[in-house]
Amino acid sequence: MQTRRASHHVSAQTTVFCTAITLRTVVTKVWKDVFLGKLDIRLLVDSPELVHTERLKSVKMTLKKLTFVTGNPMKVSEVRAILGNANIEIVNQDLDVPELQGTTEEIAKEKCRRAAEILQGPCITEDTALCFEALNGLPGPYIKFFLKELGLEGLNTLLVGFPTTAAYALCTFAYSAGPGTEPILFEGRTDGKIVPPRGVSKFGWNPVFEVNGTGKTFAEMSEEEKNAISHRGRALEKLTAFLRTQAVQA
Ligand SMILES: O=c1nc[nH]c2c1ncn2[C@H]1C[C@H](O)[C@@H](COP(=O)(O)OP(=O)(O)OP(=O)(O)O)O1
Ligand SMILES: [Mg+2]
Repeated sequence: MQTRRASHHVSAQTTVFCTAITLRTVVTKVWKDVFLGKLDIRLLVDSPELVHTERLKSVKMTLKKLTFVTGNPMKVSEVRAILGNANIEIVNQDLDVPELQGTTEEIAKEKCRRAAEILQGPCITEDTALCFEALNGLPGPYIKFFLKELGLEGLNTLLVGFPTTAAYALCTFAYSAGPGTEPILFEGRTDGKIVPPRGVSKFGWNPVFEVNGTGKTFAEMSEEEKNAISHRGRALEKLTAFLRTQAVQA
């Protein structure tokens, strides 16, 4: 009787001990993933039950690869730099997707819809507009053609005689879950003004856009400085927040 009670006691102790060890192993694994950048810590806060290994696997798979359809390598390199180790791998597909005329929203949605149809799978696309307040938002999504035809100086000349050179950069990411689904938009905006070109001209209209409160054009900033306050950085914050909610539901 005594022996039985003792063994009962030992087995209860063993169970507690084993449970503690299992719990410690799981917790250690989760923190290791967080430190290695394989797992976003915010996922744990959003959904504590994610500690389950299978859920972790599915989250990692959902977030892993995203096809970014763009013909602009500068966009790809900025997006990769901004996402850093957010556990999203950007795969670039340089497809020539037609951009229809319309508002930034209409252009962004239609481009993404068509890209998803061509790819027959999920993807993101991005449209960048540069909007002049004096011109009620123009050139807006047509900035690419204005820049090409008028050059950096010409963008300044365009505003001669107008009372303000105020402008804003608007970035619109579109996400499609696949062909036949309605793309979802994520916008980011940075305010500034159009100035004569300053800084190293590596990317589009960077040298003529001075960001409010910084005294610098985008072309005078380091990549990190630009990405921290840029239209693209702000739009990507919203896109990544959305992708996290998608992953939790997956
Ligand atoms: O952060 C930027 N800083 C300076 N210039 C920028 C930026 N982001 C886009 N840009 C330029 C590229 C293009 O001249 C126009 C946007 O046109 P947009 O149609 O969105 O880009 P795109 O045709 O080069 O690439 P895509 O294949 O993704 O449509 O503004
Ligand atoms: Mg384009």
